[in-house]
Amino acid sequence: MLELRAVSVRYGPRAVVRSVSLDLPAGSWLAVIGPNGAGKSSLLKAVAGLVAHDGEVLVGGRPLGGLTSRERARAVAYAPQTPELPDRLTVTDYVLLGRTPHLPPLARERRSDLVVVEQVLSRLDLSTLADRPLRTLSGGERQRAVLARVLAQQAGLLLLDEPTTGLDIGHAQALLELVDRLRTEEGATVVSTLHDLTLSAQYADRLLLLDGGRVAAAGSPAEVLTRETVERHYEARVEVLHTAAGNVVITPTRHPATPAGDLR
Ligand SMILES: Nc1ncnc2c1ncn2[C@@H]1O[C@H](COP(=O)(O)OP(=O)(O)OP(=O)(O)O)[C@@H](O)[C@H]1O
Repeated sequence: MLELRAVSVRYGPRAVVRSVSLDLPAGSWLAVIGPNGAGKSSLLKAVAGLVAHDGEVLVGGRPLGGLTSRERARAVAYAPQTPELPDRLTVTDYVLLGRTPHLPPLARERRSDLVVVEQVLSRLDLSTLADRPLRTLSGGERQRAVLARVLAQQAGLLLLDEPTTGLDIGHAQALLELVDRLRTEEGATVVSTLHDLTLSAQYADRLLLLDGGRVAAAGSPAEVLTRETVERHYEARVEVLHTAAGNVVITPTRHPATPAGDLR
């Protein structure tokens, strides 16, 4: 579904993504992880066609560079980490923008487009906010509106840059469950960046760990999220726990542990 061949991104003389290659089957979920500044967002932007890159990006076997912007928007939907929103639009009108690649040029939205938007708003718990201008939303509500626009686009490949930033644990979970449903029921392929390693392990079936723009590790969550790998690349102290339900939990640890009540 998504193939990267030696993709590199540079800003001026500085390479921030260095020769990343991968092959992602349709219906899988890849979480790109790594410390701050590792190149995660830049890699997503390269796949979205938003920054110049070396190497090749193929979606469904077709080089992305060879698609028209309309074809590209039907194939790939991208949610940036810090989107700039047209603040005066209502939530519904903003999410309707996601339908643009499906409309004939200059045509107005059809009943079917409104139905898609209503469904997405309902799934993201945004129906009661449908008529509100974007500028009146809270941070978490804005984040969900951005996701709603991306989902309304109904592209086969979803690129989500830190989709749970600013969301409380319940809304984060609901959003990731929804994305996962799109993946399992409709065959969408997902590439997301996620700082929360525990959530990455729960939702993604593959992880790509970037450090200094290079692939430091790749594979299943259990293969990548070892204590040694996380500690080395994040310069952190962690413990990797395995719950009875089979979840991997990455938790920070303190050494030496400071006893509670001994904080003088
Ligand atoms: N437009 C730009 N011009 C110059 N340098 C940039 C630009 N965008 C990003 N960078 C630099 O490229 C490097 C990688 O940035 P990127 O945003 O891809 O990292 P990231 O892994 O997503 O980081 P974070 O976890 O902090 O969001 C950083 O050092 C950043 O300062």
